[in-house]
Amino acid sequence: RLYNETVAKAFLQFYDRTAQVVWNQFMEAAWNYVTNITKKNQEEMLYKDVEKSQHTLYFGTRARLFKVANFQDSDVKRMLSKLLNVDKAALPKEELREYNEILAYMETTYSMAQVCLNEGPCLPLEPDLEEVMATSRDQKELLWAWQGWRDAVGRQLRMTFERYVQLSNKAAKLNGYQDMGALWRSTYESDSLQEDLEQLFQELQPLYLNLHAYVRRALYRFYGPELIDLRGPIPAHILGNMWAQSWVNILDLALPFPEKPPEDITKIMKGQHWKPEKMFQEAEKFFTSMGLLSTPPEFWENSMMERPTDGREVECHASAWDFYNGKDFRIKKCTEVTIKDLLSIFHQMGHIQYFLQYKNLSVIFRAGANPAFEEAVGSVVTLSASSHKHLLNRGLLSQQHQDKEEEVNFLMSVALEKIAFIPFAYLMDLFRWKVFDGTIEKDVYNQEWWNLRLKYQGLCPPIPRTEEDFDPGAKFHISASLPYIRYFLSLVLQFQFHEALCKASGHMGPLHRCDIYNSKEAGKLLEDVLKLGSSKPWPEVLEKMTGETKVSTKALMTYFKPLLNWLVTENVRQGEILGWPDFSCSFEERE
Ligand SMILES: CC(=O)N[C@@H](CC(=O)O)C(=O)NC[C@H](CC1(C(=O)N[C@@H](Cc2ccc(O)cc2)C(=O)O)CCCC1)C(=O)O
Ligand SMILES: [Zn+2]
Repeated sequence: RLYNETVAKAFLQFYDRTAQVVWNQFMEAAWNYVTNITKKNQEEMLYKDVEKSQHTLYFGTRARLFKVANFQDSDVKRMLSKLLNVDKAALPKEELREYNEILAYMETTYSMAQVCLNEGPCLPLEPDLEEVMATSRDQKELLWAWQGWRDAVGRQLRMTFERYVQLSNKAAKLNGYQDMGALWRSTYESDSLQEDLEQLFQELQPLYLNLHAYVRRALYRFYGPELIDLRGPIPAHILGNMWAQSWVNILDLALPFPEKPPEDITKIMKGQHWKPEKMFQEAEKFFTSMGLLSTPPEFWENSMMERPTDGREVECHASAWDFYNGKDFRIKKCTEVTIKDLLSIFHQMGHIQYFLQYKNLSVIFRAGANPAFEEAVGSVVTLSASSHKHLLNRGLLSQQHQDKEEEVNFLMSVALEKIAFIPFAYLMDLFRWKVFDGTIEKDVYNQEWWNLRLKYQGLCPPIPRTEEDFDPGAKFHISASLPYIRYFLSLVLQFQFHEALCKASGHMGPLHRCDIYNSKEAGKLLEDVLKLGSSKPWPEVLEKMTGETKVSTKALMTYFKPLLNWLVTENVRQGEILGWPDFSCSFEERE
């Protein structure tokens, strides 16, 4: 029967009303689980997940009955087309239960894992193992934490991950996709996505290769030739981060002008007796200063801002939650009083602001224009919040003036966070797409992971790896089945947004000195974009914000231009080799 447009609108309203209830109940159950990991709470979450899937399937199959071709209303057409993808709900009941149990098992294994000292305490990832990776300069201690974490998590997930891949691909095929990678990529509504991403990556290579060569030299100076080959890859455990995805924690070893070290903001925060709640208030204040929305009382009542001290097992990995009832929004974070956590809270508050801005749309459109937009909102605000001008204005820095050399030091700190991240963010889903499409077979998961880590990041494992290991599983998003290419795209987008918002705020001068705090013009531009949610194709939304319809690395290159100039000069002076022609990972001298 040919259902007409009027029926379709009623159908979509019925969907919306029921979805808000069903999704809200699921989010509550999921929240109860991740903030109190017990068998009972897991059962309750799995039960609500089944209900959500039944609801999705009911409407997904019926959405197919509408002949949208001759419909007039573009919103109706867009909403119906989004309902067609039912994701894992397409699986037969038994396999859906197995799949949900696998997802819960992987995420819980990651969240509960600890590494035990020979005699004495066991250390969780946050904050203890991350603290070791960030602050230790003893490569044997770093190796202990690095290997211990991968033994405790990656090794446990290896077999389960193989079954996860099978069921993921089965669900994708039942939705008409080749494999789960194709389903994940479809959220970007672009048939040239992979080529476009490769193009962006190539444009950013000169910046990354110069940073890699410079940091390798800095590590060579500290750890010596027995650890570092100046023509080779860098061992992955000495970069200040468990996954070598951000190198900002070794800034002290890589400071361009060490005689002009930046002020220690964490120390200043502690000296001023900052508490987690004040950090959340500070982040919210940034958004309200731009005329954007403030958080409702529920946010302050229901969020989990610190690791509980009542013995509850929780998932510490920070996240922002929309409860799809237009009122309840929360952040879950095991907050420590550090500048790193303050900036991470800005990022989470960006997700909350997006939730608030699109809360009156149909639940079908309550998402970012694409997932990278969601990630870029919080990160673009962080670019202003971490600027010297902003931190000075907020009393977190005391030194009024920043000279040329201090500016290079500042840009280096941002590059160690953002530029180092580029190849990692790119390869995370390159790996999973190849696993899903079968290019990477299960008996070579780990060696293929390290082939990508070598090819794109110029890293080596510090010790030999085998197929008993499953190092990708030691990263949250892989254990939690969270796509990652959004962060790669967000890296480029956030600078494009930053340039547009700085221009709207009337900023003159270098991009890295811009702070959009208090700018109502920038706030208005951001609001007009965020309240669209995913109701329009993202190129249209991008054009509204920046005047461009294509993602461009121009703004990012402009921001880092002064640093790239300095890096190239420095690397030429040192006679550095860009890249890693000695591509073998040597281990002998590490005993
Ligand atoms: C219910 C739910 O899941 N909600 C989603 C949001 C949504 O989908 O609505 C969500 O909260 N996801 C969690 C995730 C947390 C963080 C993260 O995992 N970051 C990446 C990449 C990165 C690295 C450096 C950086 O500066 C910014 C990002 C990593 O740490 O590897 C932790 C640190 C910051 C962001 C997030 O907020 O993106
Ligand atoms: Zn995010």
